[in-house]
Amino acid sequence: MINPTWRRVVLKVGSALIAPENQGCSEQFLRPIAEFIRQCRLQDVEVILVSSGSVAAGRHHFNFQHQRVPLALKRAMAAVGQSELMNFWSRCFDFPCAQVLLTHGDLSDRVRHVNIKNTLQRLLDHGVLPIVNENDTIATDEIKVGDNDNLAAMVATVSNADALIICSDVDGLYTADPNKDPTATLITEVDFITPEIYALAGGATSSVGTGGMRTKIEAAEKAAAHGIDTLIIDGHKEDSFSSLLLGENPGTIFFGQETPMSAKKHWVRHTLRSKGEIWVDDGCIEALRSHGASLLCSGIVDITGEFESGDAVLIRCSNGKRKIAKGVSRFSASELFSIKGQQSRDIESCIGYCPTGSDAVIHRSEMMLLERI
Ligand SMILES: Nc1ncnc2c1ncn2[C@@H]1O[C@H](COP(=O)(O)OP(=O)(O)O)[C@@H](O)[C@H]1O
Ligand SMILES: N[C@@H](CCC(=O)OP(=O)(O)O)C(=O)O
Repeated sequence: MINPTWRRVVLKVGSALIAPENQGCSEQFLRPIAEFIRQCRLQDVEVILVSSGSVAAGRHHFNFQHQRVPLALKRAMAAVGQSELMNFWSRCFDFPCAQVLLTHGDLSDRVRHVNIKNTLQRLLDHGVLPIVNENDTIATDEIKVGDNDNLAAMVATVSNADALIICSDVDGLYTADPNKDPTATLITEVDFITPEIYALAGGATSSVGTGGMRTKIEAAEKAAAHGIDTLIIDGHKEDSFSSLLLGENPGTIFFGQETPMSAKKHWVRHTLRSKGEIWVDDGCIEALRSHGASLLCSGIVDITGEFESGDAVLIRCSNGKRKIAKGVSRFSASELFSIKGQQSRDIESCIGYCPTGSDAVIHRSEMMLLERI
């Protein structure tokens, strides 16, 4: 394996490999991928498969010719396609496979998050191959992840994987979309994901893909913050898999950070969605940025959105233009309206109580400074 210390990998396979023609699952690309999974397991590398393609695999059962499929029909396509997908993968292996269907709602709920972690661990302990997809049949905009690159990064994080391997229809990250710019060249290694790296990415070009290169970079950023390496490879080419097994890099590798964020901070930063915003003054920004302070009510100038205690929120500067931090608010939006700009000692007289332990609106241990979200 490219990195011999990897003991657990999450392998993400895009729709273009599963059902390239929208005509059900195709063996063409899946057999070499299945063989790679077998080889990994023989080398004592545990694999979790994140398989896209339920909609693409189910589509041929519906007489619908337009390119844009209404959401209700997509859910129905996913329902039939998902069982075809599982049947297909199960037939590739002589060990058991388990279907794990998730939504963002599951990953952002603390109890379900732990259940997912424990279930994946149990499946791997018993030699079962977990096959994960978004639960497209019931997903709504509010609860879905929306693309399987980000879902795979969340699965890699929750399962403490060493690497995330994204099998796409392109070798890796190019200097521009190679389907549009023939002069684009492959970038083989990325140490840090910066705005310049994001600027290289375009959207999906295949008729079945969802996120294009941008969601792959987002996934790599999530994984890197947890110390996980991400590789993007061309899953059409058998050579990609043989190179990986020989220890070579056939695509683009994004290196995981050497000092990963704590699991709690990672969950807040990369899994929880912000339900609202807290706008703060310059003195408060200085305290957060330079002195590692918690957010106190005295620095708050405004609040937007409806959120409850325990929800994630963004902290912005007083004109709303800069994102300063993200964290978990210990007060609801309506409580914050009553205590904004006040001294901490006045909290109790304003809202009738003060949470025990700390007067912080957002405690430092549950806050991350942001350069980019
Ligand atoms: N800078 C880039 N480098 C490589 N591919 C890019 C870039 N920008 C956009 N793309 C497009 O992203 C596509 C892969 O994403 P997508 O179609 O969503 O595939 P998948 O089904 O594998 O997720 C490529 O086929 C390519 O056209
Ligand atoms: N969950 C969806 C796939 C979503 C997705 O991200 O697709 P892709 O860009 O092909 O990885 C499905 O199974 O059809």
